[in-house]
Amino acid sequence: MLYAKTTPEEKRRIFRDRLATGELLRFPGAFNPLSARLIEQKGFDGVYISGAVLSADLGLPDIGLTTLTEVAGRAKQIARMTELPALVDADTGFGEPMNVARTIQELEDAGLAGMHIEDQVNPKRCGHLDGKQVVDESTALKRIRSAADARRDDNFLIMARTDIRAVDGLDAAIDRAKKLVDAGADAIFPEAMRDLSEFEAVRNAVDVPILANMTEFGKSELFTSAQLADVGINIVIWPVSLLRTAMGAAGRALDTLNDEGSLTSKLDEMQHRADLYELVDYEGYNQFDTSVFNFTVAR
Ligand SMILES: C[C@](O)(C(=O)O)[C@H](CC(=O)O)C(=O)O
Ligand SMILES: [Mg+2]
Repeated sequence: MLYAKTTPEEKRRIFRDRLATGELLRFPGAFNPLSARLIEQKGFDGVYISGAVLSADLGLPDIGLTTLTEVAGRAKQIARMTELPALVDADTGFGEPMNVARTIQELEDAGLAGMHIEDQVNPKRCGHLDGKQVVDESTALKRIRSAADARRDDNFLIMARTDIRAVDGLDAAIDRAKKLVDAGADAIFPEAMRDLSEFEAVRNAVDVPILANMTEFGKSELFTSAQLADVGINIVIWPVSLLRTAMGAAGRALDTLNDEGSLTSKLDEMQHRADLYELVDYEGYNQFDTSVFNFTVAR
């Protein structure tokens, strides 16, 4: 109801404890606050808040057009709706290293459990596209150092993403991952790994949790959770998958509406009114006013 009962500090503490077990935690991407509730209801470990989704939601390409205020605001709306920890994509940190420091504090205040900052230049692009460029080592490390210096809750997860694999190869990615950890990164997101052995190589090179990005139509093969757990991955995200699924279904529904003049043939594919009401806990609002939920919804 209304929002999560678990405080952000508590979510971060629980998240850190779970990460320390070494098991694989599954974080599907929520495309809005309601879908975060669904992710929780279906038994996942956390919620990912994707920059690609946030920008697509506004009808924008994922090239760093969204602002810190927009990202922190939307991430807060999503994070507060679930008891699960939420990890947000902070792109390149929204400016210079000093801006990164401010970004961290805003995201802490927004109730996130952690975030990742990448080493791409601006304008950034999806990590699974060609033609990426990365910043030099000193700038990449400064971003992470200022993030680590700025945080007030030690359990707020600072994850460093490196996009260097696509530019300079796997050895460069391993080298950068090690240096990012030395600079204060609590976890590493090696972007656009080609195969499982590459994930494994990064895994073995550093002693912090590793994230695998299972985004569709990109450079990485879509491995199963079991395959990723086998090579020691700690967090897996499916950042844009629910948005892609919902938009695919919405497009097909509009085609049906054009072809058939009604959506009767699509009812089975829709979230039922009763399931929606359960997800937003309609019934719970009776604790304030018993006239709120005094009806039944036929299935
Ligand atoms: C993870 C990612 O940064 C995101 O914004 O969700 C994207 C996902 C995508 O564009 O498919 C990425 O750069 O991989
Ligand atoms: Mg992104």
